[in-house]
Amino acid sequence: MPKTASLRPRPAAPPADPMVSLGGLLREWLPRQRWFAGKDRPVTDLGLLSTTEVFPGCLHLLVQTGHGPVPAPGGSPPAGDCYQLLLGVRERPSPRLGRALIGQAQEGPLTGLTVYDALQDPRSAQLLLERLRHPGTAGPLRFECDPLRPVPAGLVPRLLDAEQSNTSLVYGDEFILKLFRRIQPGVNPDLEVTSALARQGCSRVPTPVAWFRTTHPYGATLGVLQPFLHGASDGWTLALDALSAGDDFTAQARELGRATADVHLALASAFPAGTPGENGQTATGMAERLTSAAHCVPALRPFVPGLRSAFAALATCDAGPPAQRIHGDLHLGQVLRAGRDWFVIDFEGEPSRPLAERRSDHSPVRDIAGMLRSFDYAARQRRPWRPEWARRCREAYCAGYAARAGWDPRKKHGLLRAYETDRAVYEVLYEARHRPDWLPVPMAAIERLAVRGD
Ligand SMILES: Nc1ncnc2c1ncn2[C@@H]1O[C@H](COP(=O)(O)OP(=O)(O)O)[C@@H](O)[C@H]1O
Ligand SMILES: O=P(O)(O)O[C@H]1O[C@H](CO)[C@@H](O[C@H]2O[C@H](CO)[C@@H](O)[C@H](O)[C@H]2O)[C@H](O)[C@H]1O
Repeated sequence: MPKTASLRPRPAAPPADPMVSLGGLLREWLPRQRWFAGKDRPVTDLGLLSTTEVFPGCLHLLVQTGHGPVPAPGGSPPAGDCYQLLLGVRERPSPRLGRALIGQAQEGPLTGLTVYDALQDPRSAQLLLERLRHPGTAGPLRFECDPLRPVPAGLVPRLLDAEQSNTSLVYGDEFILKLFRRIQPGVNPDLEVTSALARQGCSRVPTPVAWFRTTHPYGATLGVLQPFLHGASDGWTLALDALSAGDDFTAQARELGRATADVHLALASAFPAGTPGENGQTATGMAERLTSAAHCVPALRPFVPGLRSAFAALATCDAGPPAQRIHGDLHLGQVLRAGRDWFVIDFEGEPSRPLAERRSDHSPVRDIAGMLRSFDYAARQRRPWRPEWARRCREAYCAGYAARAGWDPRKKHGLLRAYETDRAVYEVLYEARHRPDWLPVPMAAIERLAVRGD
């Protein structure tokens, strides 16, 4: 059992803001985390939105990075990014903390205490599951669960070692807990959508069994526990394996097209249709995103006129399939193959978009375009580049989709081109911020879409 420190105010010390202790440590630590989105901007400001002792020695924090004042209770959310952290605090440093170590507080109420990332500590991960197994509260935190799907006690945790926008813990290879790192007010679609799909009886999506949220300073989903698909492989790994072995991937791509259509059909039933999509308005939004992406990534600038023509053409396309709730960030890493079935995960949408936008209706073509781009990404991981492999996967995926959905994405060329272009622009921005070495992958697509238009 680690030696943890009680975080309740010590009798001799007046209660004080823990950020006095943590600010300096977090300013160093946050930008090094994979899930930290503000890597292109120095952390100039750190504010504490809420702090809760979830169990002795473990602090749950919502911290605000960037500029602007911390809002008053009940006030509207501030500008900038809000992150969820679970920090362990103990009196003595231990070499076993290893990568989890954040540092030793030099001032403020935690002076002298060792601070670490509690999610990397198995004991804290176990206690967190204990909290989730039963409904309850801790300060503003609300723990909820599905009484029909009980979670057993004592499952052994392990931190998932994946390239992630969030942080996930696997418990006994039976459940997986995703803790959202970047928090926005409102229900997270990864909980909202998966719960709604479960109610529809859609078997393509793991059903949430427990979750937790905060009520202060605003309502927001913080984490979701779902069944872990044991032995599953993600589509990205399978596609790269197929490419390395020189194997055909069209049968899997066709099945994936069917799975995408199943999920779209279930989403259309689960959520009442909103206002019909309007291509002109969508095209304007895409053009605006291009302008701001080109502002951030100079390499995009020479291609702007060519890319704009895809959006201009969208405005004159026929309406296409009606807008509905969609996945929002569909790619090969978001699909898992277990046995002979494809499952779809991670309904959060593109992490950098505002939550309201991610929860609104969009054309299902957006998801299709996301997956088509992913075949291109995979084909570009191997030298020589395998454009034929990607082309055959695209065909098969669209054919599978058409067989289930009743309309063929290949017959919506103008829509597909515009959505693929918009996705490639997003990817350029994503790679520039998170993985600059990968930038040439979406840039190759940008060049193709801007110059050749296909
Ligand atoms: N239900 C699940 N069963 C098995 N593995 C899962 C499950 N959900 C997620 N994973 C694994 O966790 C990884 C990250 O999950 P994801 O929801 O995409 O997180 P993020 O939003 O942080 O990228 C996935 O790529 C997959 O390998
Ligand atoms: O973290 P998320 O899975 O929510 O999605 C983000 O990260 C993805 C990369 O991990 C990124 O996907 C891009 O790279 C993939 C290969 O690693 C490729 O299959 C996708 O087609 C490509 O978009 C995704 O865009 C981003 O939102």
